[in-house]
Order: sequence, then structure tokens, then C-alpha cells
Amino acid sequence: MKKIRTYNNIADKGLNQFPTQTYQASSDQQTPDAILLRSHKLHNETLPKSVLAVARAGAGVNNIPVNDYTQQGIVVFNTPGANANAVKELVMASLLLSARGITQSMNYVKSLIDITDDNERHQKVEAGKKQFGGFELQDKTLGVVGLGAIGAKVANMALSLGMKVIGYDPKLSVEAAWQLSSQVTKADNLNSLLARSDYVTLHVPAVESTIGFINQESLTSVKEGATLINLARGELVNETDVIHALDTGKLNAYVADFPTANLIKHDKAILFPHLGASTAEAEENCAVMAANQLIDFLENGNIKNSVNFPTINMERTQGDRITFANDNVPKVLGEVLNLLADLNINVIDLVNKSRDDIAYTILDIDQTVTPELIDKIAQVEHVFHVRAV
Ligand SMILES: NC(=O)c1ccc[n+]([C@@H]2O[C@H](COP(=O)([O-])OP(=O)(O)OC[C@H]3O[C@@H](n4cnc5c(N)ncnc54)[C@H](O)[C@@H]3O)[C@@H](O)[C@H]2O)c1
Ligand SMILES: O=C(O)CC[C@@H](O)C(=O)O
Repeated sequence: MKKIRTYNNIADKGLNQFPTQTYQASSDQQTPDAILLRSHKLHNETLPKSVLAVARAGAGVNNIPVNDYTQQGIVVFNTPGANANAVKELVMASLLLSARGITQSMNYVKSLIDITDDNERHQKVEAGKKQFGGFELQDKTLGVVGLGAIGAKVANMALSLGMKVIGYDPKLSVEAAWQLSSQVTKADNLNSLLARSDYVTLHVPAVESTIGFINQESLTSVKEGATLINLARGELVNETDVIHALDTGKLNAYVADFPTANLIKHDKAILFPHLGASTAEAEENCAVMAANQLIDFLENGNIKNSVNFPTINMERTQGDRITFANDNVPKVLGEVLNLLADLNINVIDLVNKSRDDIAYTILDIDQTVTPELIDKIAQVEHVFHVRAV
């Protein structure tokens, strides 16, 4: 029986991917083979030694100490693109909420609750609406920072709203570039995008180079009265500097998915409770993708959509399977193959892939894998994880 420890609310459709005859998936598993989670922070937790993999049902993995896990041979997965449409639609709402004073005007209407006279209400409605006059999005410029799964969808959506779109992504993958309309103008750097955009939306991961990258310095480039939308991660902005920009009018509004005490107090902050991926569809997409990636890894050793291990796949045909991970240095695979040859074990099939400092191998052999054989491979220099699959 394989065991999956869950954190957060994982969609049933995802949990149902685990066959009940062979898997137990619940929040109280003490010796799990894998972890399935959403935003729960793992930084201050010690994982049981039994854990082989951690799957994030979502995009961002900044709640997971990926580097530590890599050293322990724990494979970390995410679910690229599975919630991108949900976030894109909340960006569309963010644009409209900030352009049209929608929340403030709705609050105004609610304040008329005690008026019973239809004429009086009508007069208040007509007189009050001038406070909430807004702007149209058409012909305005949206700057999209990060053109991955979400950013590309946002850029294309904004074009269909009649906006001009500028994008900035110095690490744009070929796959992501294919998703992007040719009408998106490329900015050479962040400041050039900020200087030309009426609305700026952030769609980058929270990593060393992006944490706090919206700060006093970058905000000086921002167009006077622009709106900043941040449904990516709170850590991307220096909160004090953003609040100062709101106070001085440099920023017209800050729309964010990450409320803090200071932002909640601010009239120009429009805040959601980390709602970007909270649609039934996105939650199911993420949970199903994460569960299936875990199943394929636990049952076959295959790796798809990992953020720390190479992508690797070998179909199962015959024989017993071993997988091992090692430091990406010469001769390790050769030594393992020599060891097998010395034991008169024939290799039926083999795939070896590497990523940065890690190499990972799937081997099918013509004999039963014994604990002794696993021990012998584990003793080969630079091998740090071996498993009979
Ligand atoms: N609010 C939510 O619920 C929610 C939901 C999904 C994702 N997110 C956040 O959004 C982020 C992006 O998600 P995604 O699915 O588009 O990820 P993605 O990996 O598909 O795209 C991220 C893009 O950012 C680019 N990038 C990296 N550093 C950059 C930099 N310094 N400047 C410009 N571009 C840079 C990458 O090249 C990549 O194309 C996630 O990491 C996560 O933090 C939030
Ligand atoms: O699980 C969620 O609700 C949020 C997920 C989101 O932050 C992500 O990075 O994909």
C-alpha cells in the first residue's frame, strides 16, 4: 500500500486518481511515500525519511525548501499551466475593478440600504455616480512581467480587450513564446516596460532575482497614475515602497492577492484572499495533474514536471526496475553497470538524464531486485538515492 500525506484542501477528483486498493491518501499519514499539497509551508517541517516526492498542486513552489529536498533525493513536482486560466480571469477582473471603481460604487449602493423612497434613491444613485467615473481599458497599455503560462494568457486576453500589450521576460522558454501573440511588444528591460504601461501585472515566481524587485527604485520608472496588479506573490513588492507610491499618486491602485495589515488599511489597495487559483476547474486540474505525476513516479520512476529533477520516461515492458539519483559527475553510470555485469545481471533497458547537478537513471534488469543489490548500488560513490520500483 502506498501512502500520500495531503495538506490543504485537495480537490476530490485529484484524490480519486489514487486507486483505493493500492493507495491511502489523507492528512494523517505518518510514513508517507509522498506529499501532496497546495500553499502549506514546508520550510519549518522535518519530513519523515519515507518521503520520496512532494507534489505542489499549483505553480509556485516557494512554500517548499526545494534545494534541501534535492540534496535528500526528494523529487519536487508542480503543475505548470493547470491554474493559468483561473488567474488570467482574475487579472481581467482586477483590470476592471481598478478602472471603474466597482467595489467603491457597490459599497455606495449598499449605503443606500435604508432609503425606502424610490425617487430619493434614484436621485442619490444619479448624483452619487460621478464619484466613481472610470476609464476604459481599450487603447490603454498593459505591461506583463513574466510571459509564462499565466502571463501569455493574460497578454493575449488584454489584446482581445483592445489594449496594447508590452511583455518582459528575460528567460522566456520557446514553448511559452509559441503561446504568445505576435502583437505583444517586447520590452528590453523592466524599467522600459514600467515607463510605458498604464497597468502592470506581475506573473513571475518569487525567487532571489524577483523578491522585492518592485521597489522604490523600479517604481520611479512607473508611469504617473498607473495601476499595479500582483496576483503572483506578495514578496515580489517592497510593501513600504508600494504604499508610498499609492500615497503620492504615483500608483493609482494596487490590486493584490496577498493582503497584509498595512495594505488592508489602504483605500487604494484592492485585495483578494489568495483567490487566483480558487476555481473548481483550476483546483481539479492541479490536483489531477499532481496526483498522476506522483503515481507515475511512485509506480514507474518516471518524472514529469519536476522543478528539481530531469524529465525522464521509460515505458514498462519486462524485467524489474531500479531507479537511482547521483551527483552529475562522470563514470557513475559506468560503475553501476559494471557492478551489475559483475553480478551477471543483464540490463534490458536504460534511460539516463541530467539536470544541473543531478543525474537520474531508470534501469530495467532481467532479475529480481533484491535489498542487497539496492545496497550495493547505494554504495557506489556519488549515488545518493536508489529505489526498487
Ligand atoms: N494567486 C494565485 O493563486 C497564483 C496561481 C498561480 C500562480 N501564481 C504565481 O504566479 C507565478 C507564475 O505562474 P506561471 O504559471 O505563469 O509560471 P511559469 O513558470 O509558467 O511562468 C513564469 C515566467 O516568469 C518568467 N520570469 C522569471 N523570472 C523573471 C524576471 N525576473 N522577469 C520577468 N520574467 C521572469 C519565466 O521565464 C517564466 O516565463 C507562480 O510562480 C506563482 O507564484 C499565483
Ligand atoms: O492553491 C492555491 O490556492 C494557490 C496556488 C497558487 O498560489 C500557485 O502558485 O499555483
